[in-house]
Amino acid sequence: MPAPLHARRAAGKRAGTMSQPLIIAVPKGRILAEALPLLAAAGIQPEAAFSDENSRALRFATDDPEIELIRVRAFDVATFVAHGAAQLGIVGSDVLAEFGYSELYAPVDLGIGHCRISVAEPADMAASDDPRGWSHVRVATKYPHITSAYFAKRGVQAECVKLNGAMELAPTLGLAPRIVDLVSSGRTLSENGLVEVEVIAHVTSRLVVNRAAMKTRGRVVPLVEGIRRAVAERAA
Ligand SMILES: Nc1ncnc2c1ncn2[C@@H]1O[C@H](COP(=O)(O)OP(=O)(O)OP(=O)(O)O)[C@@H](O)[C@H]1O
Ligand SMILES: O=P(O)(O)OC[C@H]1O[C@H](OP(=O)(O)OP(=O)(O)O)[C@H](O)[C@@H]1O
Repeated sequence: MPAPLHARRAAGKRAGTMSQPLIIAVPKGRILAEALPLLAAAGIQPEAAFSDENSRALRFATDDPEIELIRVRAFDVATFVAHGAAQLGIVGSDVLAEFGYSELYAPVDLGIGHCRISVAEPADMAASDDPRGWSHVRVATKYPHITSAYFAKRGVQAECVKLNGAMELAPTLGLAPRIVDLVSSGRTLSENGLVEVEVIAHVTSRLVVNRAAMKTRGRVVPLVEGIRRAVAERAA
């Protein structure tokens, strides 16, 4: 088994043989399984430890000595790349819209992680509710910025209760009568007695790049083009 990456990097640094790698931030959750074949098609194959469920490492070598992967929470991918801690990343357009980082450039729609961000409420409430009559709403959500901006555009004041998951519990427990959350099959909503009343935006995952790194790191543009080609070839 090879030595852990941090030990190899330290040895390379001492010997003066290791340059600064390009770092790609990938999300831990559901997008990962769809993203890995795209990275592989673009020639980026992580070391075995990346798929080892027992590994607690967060930073991994790939078969390209100049490229490493870090595995972080979906919401943190945007932050790592925007601050230049990673040069590229894979992230949902929901996260991009929530943060609105100007340092991020999103050149490729990867066509994975399809879902939508929607307003939902209890089915019995929806039966007699008219969204056109709303002037103030209280909403439980992981997306307070998207929610406030969406309602502000319609002249509706949104009071957001920030949660990090299980938004669907909020209406029945009296935390907020409505939620804004991601919907894909609709199963989570229906199993919790909720219905989708408005779609705010459709979501897919994007390749994101730190704007400064795009100009200063020579490998970034060819990498972006390699991933763009992998997406086009998969679609063909
Ligand atoms: N049901 C879904 N169907 C398709 N894509 C989804 C779905 N839910 C989330 N996504 C996409 O996957 C991204 C990551 O979601 P995921 O549920 O894996 O992480 P999370 O639970 O939000 O993250 P964490 O566990 O780090 O808080 C979202 O930002 C969105 O772009
Ligand atoms: O319409 P569906 O296909 O049921 O998918 C929607 C669910 O998927 C996401 O949650 P996730 O499973 O990622 O769990 P989370 O609450 O930890 O984010 C989202 O927050 C919904 O709860």
